[in-house]
Amino acid sequence: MNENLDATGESFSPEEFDIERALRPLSFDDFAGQDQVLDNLQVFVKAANLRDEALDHTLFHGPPGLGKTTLAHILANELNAGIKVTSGPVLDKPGDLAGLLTNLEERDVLFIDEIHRLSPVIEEYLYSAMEDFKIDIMIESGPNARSVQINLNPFTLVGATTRSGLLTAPMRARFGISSRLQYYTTELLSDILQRSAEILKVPITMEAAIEIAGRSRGTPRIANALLRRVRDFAQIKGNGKIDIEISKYSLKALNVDANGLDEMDNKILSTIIEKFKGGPVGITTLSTAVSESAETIEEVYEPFLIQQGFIVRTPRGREVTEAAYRHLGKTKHHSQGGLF
Ligand SMILES: Nc1ncnc2c1ncn2[C@@H]1O[C@H](COP(=O)(O)OP(=O)(O)OP(=O)(O)O)[C@@H](O)[C@H]1O
Ligand SMILES: [Mg+2]
Repeated sequence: MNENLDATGESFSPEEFDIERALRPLSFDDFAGQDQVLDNLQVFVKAANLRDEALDHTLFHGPPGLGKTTLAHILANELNAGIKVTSGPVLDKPGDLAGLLTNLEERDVLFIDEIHRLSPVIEEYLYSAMEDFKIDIMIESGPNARSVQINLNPFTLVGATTRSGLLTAPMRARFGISSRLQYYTTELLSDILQRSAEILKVPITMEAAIEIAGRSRGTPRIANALLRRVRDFAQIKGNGKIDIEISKYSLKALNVDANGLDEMDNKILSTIIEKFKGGPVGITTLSTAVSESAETIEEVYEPFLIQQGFIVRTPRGREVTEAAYRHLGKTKHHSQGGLF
């Protein structure tokens, strides 16, 4: 599972994992932002509760750290149901999946993280479970082996993926609800930071919250991770309070980019500028140049760079904007046509 990883893929220590848990919203009311997604989910959950039915299968997709896992847990809480958690790469034997499925109580949530990484065999097996709440299992072995059909309790499959483009069409079609999570605004992230600071019992000024929020790549997980680090600086180098001075000092010490861009974001921008004269460059060519898969660039990095106005998509490929040159402190060399 990737729950104890931060956005850059670094592992958390056990203490930090506990903090991560404490900061995770547990109900719709604690969850900031994603208004449209949340408004709809609240209606669907209320209706399912009223009819005492399982919620329709739900898919969350979008970049890392925006709240997919959090929402899966919130759904189970709001449905007053249990939750079983697994992930695509972990589920490799049909027997394991059958065990999980047959242990689900009525209206429980089965959360499958990284659902785009299910093996085809498992995926096939899930189809009938999702559609008819039935599975076939093999009993006995050798000459007596035969398959019997088992009825499952009605349940809700909640899938999460950062790579919705890799989901197969039949899988996608089996989700009645599908929500894409968006990057958070600085205002929302600063609200989230203030809530987190309260839980961590560290005083924070509004100005400091906004400063940290603005450098968090639109991502609550990064905001919370930065808050923990700034809290350390405040305790050791400051007076324990998080104000604007200690925030700026810490963010500088942490080498956090002024716009919250991470290493790969910057690599993508500088590669387009240096190797492709600012673009346009096709996604496959770019992918080779930065050694990252085209899907990951399209689904994880590019949406933020576009939202922040550093990249535009044109019919001929990706182009960086003036803002990208400014951000990297480079100047644009205009092509010198008309010399001959
Ligand atoms: N809307 C929100 N309000 C407050 N905190 C949030 C919100 N969304 C996410 N968080 C915080 O950010 C952390 C990361 O969220 P979460 O683990 O749900 O992301 P994810 O989308 O599942 O990421 P990944 O794709 O890497 O699995 C959570 O532990 C939670 O503390
Ligand atoms: Mg997750």
